[in-house]
Amino acid sequence: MTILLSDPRVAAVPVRDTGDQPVLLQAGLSHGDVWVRAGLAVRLAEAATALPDGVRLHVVEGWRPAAQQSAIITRYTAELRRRHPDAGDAELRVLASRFVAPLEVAPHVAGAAVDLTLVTADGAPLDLGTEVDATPEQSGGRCYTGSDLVVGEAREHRELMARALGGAGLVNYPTEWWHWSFGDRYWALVTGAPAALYGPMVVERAA
Ligand SMILES: C[C@@H](N)C(=O)N[C@H](C)C(=O)O
Repeated sequence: MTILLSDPRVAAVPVRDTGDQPVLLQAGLSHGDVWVRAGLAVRLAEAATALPDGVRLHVVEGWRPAAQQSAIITRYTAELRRRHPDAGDAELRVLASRFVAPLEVAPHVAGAAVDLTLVTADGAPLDLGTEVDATPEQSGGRCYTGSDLVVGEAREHRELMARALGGAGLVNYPTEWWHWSFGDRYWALVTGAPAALYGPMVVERAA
């Protein structure tokens, strides 16, 4: 059964931050500045080597400031409130967590998660079944990693991605095929680690 990020078991995982520093991902993995914890960067580099020739990882987003996480929560929760006018706050929090993590457990805010897809050697996107960041509503549920509606090449690409990233020690969030993490509370719960390795972090950006 899918464990959502709003599940109290996620917040109950202790954090023993290793102090692992934020690093910029190497240019071959992303465009623009993408910050992640060093331990995640190493594992992404390892996953990249497990892909066949002509297929590359393309990281769209890594570390995210807390204010940005809050803004996404506010925006998506407002949309859900319009769609489900009778839902209470607790129900909306659970529904929202299919697409965005509650702030207190947010893996991106810890520099412990990436949103990523697969591209060809030339950078052309491969079919993964939906756009990165398609909500459950926008995608008709196809954003769920295991969706039965995603077949053929898109299914094969999701499986390829899972072998490479899972083999390097990352875990997927099952409601978003593009979201993979290492060292956060969700990762610890799913892998059985006694504690998360990474709590929230701040990146001092160069001017
Ligand atoms: C908003 C979406 N791109 C995302 O990052 N979702 C995950 C679950 C998160 O908020 O950590």
